[in-house]
Amino acid sequence: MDLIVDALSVKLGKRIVLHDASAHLRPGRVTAILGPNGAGKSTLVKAAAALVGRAGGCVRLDAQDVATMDPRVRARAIGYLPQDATVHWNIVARDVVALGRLPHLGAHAAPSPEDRAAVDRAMHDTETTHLADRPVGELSGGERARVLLARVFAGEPRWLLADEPLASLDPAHQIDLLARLRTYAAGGAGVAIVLHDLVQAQRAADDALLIAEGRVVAFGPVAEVMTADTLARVFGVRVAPLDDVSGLGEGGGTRRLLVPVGRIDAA
Ligand SMILES: Nc1ncnc2c1ncn2[C@@H]1O[C@H](COP(=O)(O)OP(=O)(O)OP(=O)(O)O)[C@@H](O)[C@H]1O
Repeated sequence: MDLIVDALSVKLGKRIVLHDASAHLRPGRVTAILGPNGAGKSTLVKAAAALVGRAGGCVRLDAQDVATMDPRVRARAIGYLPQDATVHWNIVARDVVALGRLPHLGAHAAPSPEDRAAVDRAMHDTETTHLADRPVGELSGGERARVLLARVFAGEPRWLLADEPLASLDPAHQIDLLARLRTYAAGGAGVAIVLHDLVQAQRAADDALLIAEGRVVAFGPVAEVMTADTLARVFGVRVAPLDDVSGLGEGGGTRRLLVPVGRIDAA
């Protein structure tokens, strides 16, 4: 199931904040959505989850416009993790994760063993099992972020859209999550994540979608899109090469990453 952003424009307040954006995202791959603050990344992801209206164009899952899909069908197809990790009810973590199964339940139906197993799996995969009985209001920011991630994983969506999922995670959990997202994509789902960390994006993503000032400036395989010139143009940063010898490169070899080391105008 491809996720197709087709000439999408979005107006928020009085301003068009996304102009004529197009990209054809494929399942089985991790796409990093990158760009400076205010570029329109969250807006694009929200439009893909049908959470904001649009001024033109559309987002489709194969041939189906996400805006006109049955909401339950859409919720099974698209899992969305917002940037803001607020939970408004002080319920225990396991109940938050179980909310991810709602699109799979029949009206008034109790969770099935399959639903419970999906919740268990999601909590195991996000290392939140030990938090199951804790009220979410008592959790640390990073713990709560992992519980909210577990909620999205529990829904087993065909497309997982996450807005800055690394933001409050410690380095070990960032690495775990990126590995988990890669595994999720390898299982046939689509994964699109908004990231600010250019190095993690190069490590974890297959494709990069670069947005600046509300426009798509580049989209394609990471190595082709995330060049020193493009990063300089889009982010205004100088980069230095770093050889990643962890064996995660093509064929288990070394991979050259570009690390931001300074601002262009401060050279
Ligand atoms: N509700 C709103 N009303 C008006 N303008 C908005 C609204 N929400 C966002 N914007 C504006 O739309 C633009 C794009 O915002 P968006 O949140 O998509 O950016 P972003 O690329 O995700 O940024 P960041 O990296 O800072 O999270 C920004 O200029 C922002 O100020």
